[in-house]
Amino acid sequence: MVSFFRRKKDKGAAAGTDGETRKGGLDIEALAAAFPKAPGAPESSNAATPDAAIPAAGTVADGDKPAPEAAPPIASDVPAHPVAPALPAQGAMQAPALSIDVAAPPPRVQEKPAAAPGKPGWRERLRGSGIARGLGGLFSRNPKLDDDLLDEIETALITADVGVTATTQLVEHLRKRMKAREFSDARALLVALRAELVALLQPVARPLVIDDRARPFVILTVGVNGVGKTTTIGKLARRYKDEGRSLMLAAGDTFRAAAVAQLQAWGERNGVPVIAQGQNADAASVAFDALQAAKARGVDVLIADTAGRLHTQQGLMAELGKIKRVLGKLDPAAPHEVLMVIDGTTGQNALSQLRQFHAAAGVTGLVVTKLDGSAKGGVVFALAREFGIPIRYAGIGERPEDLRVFDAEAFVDALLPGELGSA
Ligand SMILES: Nc1nc2c(ncn2[C@@H]2O[C@H](COP(=O)(O)OP(=O)(O)OP(=O)(O)O)[C@@H](O)[C@H]2O)c(=O)[nH]1
Repeated sequence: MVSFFRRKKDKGAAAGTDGETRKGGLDIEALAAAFPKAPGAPESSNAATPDAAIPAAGTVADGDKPAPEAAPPIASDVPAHPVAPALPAQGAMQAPALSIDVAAPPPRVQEKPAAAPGKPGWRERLRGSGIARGLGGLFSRNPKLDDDLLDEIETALITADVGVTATTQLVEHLRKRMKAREFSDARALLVALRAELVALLQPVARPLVIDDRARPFVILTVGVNGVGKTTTIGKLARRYKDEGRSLMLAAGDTFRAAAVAQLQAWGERNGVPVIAQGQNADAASVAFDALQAAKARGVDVLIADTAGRLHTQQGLMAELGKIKRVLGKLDPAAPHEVLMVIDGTTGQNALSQLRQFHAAAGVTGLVVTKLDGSAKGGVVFALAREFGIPIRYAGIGERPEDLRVFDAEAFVDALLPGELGSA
């Protein structure tokens, strides 16, 4: 980092290369036509399931579970920005009548489709990202292998939200190797950069494994407002349905009326039952009802939505603990996955969001959305390095099939110039 600023001052020249990069947004529909839909994903590793960390704000007192695994050590230099308006406090209000949309879930199918490589389309969707533009422009100029090139890489990575510490470590490591004459040219350095970026992400590229012994396997989705939780639930439901699993959804975002309607509409279109109690119902009560109904029906997967909330709103964050404890009363292992949805365009603030949600709800997996379009892309590296929490899926568009199992190599290759030949 020191070197970065020093060299910037010395040179007085801007290192950004946007002027030479590909321009314009993506025509999603054209891309959709050009690339095949990803079917089911490989599922090879286990999801940890830490429990809630903080006392509930609500009235459910028993059923508390052991303390969660401690959050990994994390840096504290991230400013917290308000992301959304406050929600009203939810008390122990009388739950409205339970409604269940849609007829019985589809029958369980034994044969599941082949796992998806998840690679087609990554590059096309991610080419507008900050890293792709920064590094793409840089290497398209056939740069010389020298300190200036490393400085420009450093600029591109920091600008793309990779984070100062991660970027500095990475670049200084490359610099050492360059001085040791490990690289014959700039392309060799690019190959090394790719390897380093993949190595950063590989440990967190752990797909979500649906444990068939859990019936249902309960996924609780959490996150701040507008990050794409409800959309992601629709995408996940489509994916699991395509895999032959029976599903139920819990409309736990009882704050935003449109969220319940959004989920119900999705359920109707796809023949997936949705448990809802309407706006302002107690979210924990919706989750409880849904789990009861899902157990009674022998459903494979229950996905519970929750209202978006600011990570700085302690009362609302505590409500997540309450939802977890209520679920735990019906199944001590539930929720089996606390899936936090993070908006990839959020930048470094995503780190403080995850820190708070992890403390409140024991996040076990991440979905990073909106990596298509204007996302800088780098926050994925920052999240991986700071927390080590598995990144289950990447949202690379708004269509149901635009949720990919997170693949470290596909992601990095999509960000780097295509001439590497590995994309
Ligand atoms: N481009 C793009 N847009 C996305 C993606 N995922 C979600 N969106 C869009 O993001 C917007 C917000 O999505 P929602 O699913 O309503 O977000 P939410 O987190 O449920 O919102 P709250 O209920 O307010 O907390 C919608 O316009 C979605 O279409 C993605 O991967 N890429």
